[in-house]
Amino acid sequence: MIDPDALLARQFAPIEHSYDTRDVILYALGLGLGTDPLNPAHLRATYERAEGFGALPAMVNVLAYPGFWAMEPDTGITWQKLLHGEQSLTLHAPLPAKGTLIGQTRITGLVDKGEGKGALIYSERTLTDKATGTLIATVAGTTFARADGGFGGASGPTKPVHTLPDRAPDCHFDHQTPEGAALIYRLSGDYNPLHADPAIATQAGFTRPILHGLCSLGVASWSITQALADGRSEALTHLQLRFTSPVYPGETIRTEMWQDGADVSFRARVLERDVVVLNNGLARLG
Ligand SMILES: CCCCCCC[C@@H](O)CC(=O)SCCNC(=O)CCNC(=O)[C@H](O)C(C)(C)COP(=O)(O)OP(=O)(O)OC[C@H]1O[C@@H](n2cnc3c(N)ncnc32)[C@H](O)[C@@H]1OP(=O)(O)O
Repeated sequence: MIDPDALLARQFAPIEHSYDTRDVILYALGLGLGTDPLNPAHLRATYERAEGFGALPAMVNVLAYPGFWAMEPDTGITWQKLLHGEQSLTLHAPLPAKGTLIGQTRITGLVDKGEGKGALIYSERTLTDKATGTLIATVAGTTFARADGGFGGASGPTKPVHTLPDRAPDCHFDHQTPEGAALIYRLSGDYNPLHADPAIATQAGFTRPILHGLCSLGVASWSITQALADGRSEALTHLQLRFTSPVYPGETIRTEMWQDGADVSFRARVLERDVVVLNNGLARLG
């Protein structure tokens, strides 16, 4: 059972994370970039000598990340039943292609949806460049703890979600994820067994391991900059979304977009099952 006071007060030691070109490429490979090695857009993210090579902004999700801390028994969290519910990232400065970042994580809120309905755990992480002290990014997430409702906490406030425009999407971009995407993506630092272990996936109620939500987010981020920023992935300065349904590795993610100036509303569906997997998306291009 969650102890709300203890969880809200949980201390996370600052994490120092040094990364380089190899990590940047591994992250991109985890999104399924590099499966089309003659495509310059894939090379831009996976080959350090390609023109325009750099870290994809959504990589902030895996940098100076505290790991799957929910598995630690003192959290009271039923980690097998966790799903990623929402995520946002804001780039305050460009993400360097290599460097050392300091990550500081904190729990920012808890919502009790009630017994049998689950709980929401809100967290936030700041990423600061160790060498310059520059704040690079703020990353925030909502974890949907499906088995942990009913701990006696408040049922709100919840974060407002972005409403998509009431018109057909202006454009879309398709990207097929590789069957082994989750096994590669996890090497960037998200080792939740749900994405690799068939037995754990079954316990969680799935037929097989599902893709990391943050991998799908990375695909959508890249797709938006492919469709609307001439492939300049570094144009992305903000992104927020809700994860509405799981993605299985190997599925094709279609990102549907509406552009209003620098703001891009978006959602994504899996073509093979015609299910919306990411919704209420808002991205900003600089
Ligand atoms: C703590 C350590 C950090 C760990 C982070 C996670 C680590 C990762 O490795 C884990 C992952 O990557 S999991 C993969 C990515 N995520 C997913 O696949 C989840 C997809 N979403 C779902 O399955 C459902 O939306 C589901 C199940 C989330 C909700 O579906 P339903 O229960 O059917 O919800 P619904 O009846 O539609 O709504 C009930 C109330 O919940 C709110 N809500 C719905 N979806 C939400 C979401 N995605 N995030 C936050 N809130 C959400 C609704 O608004 C509704 O609220 P209210 O009761 O106030 O009306």
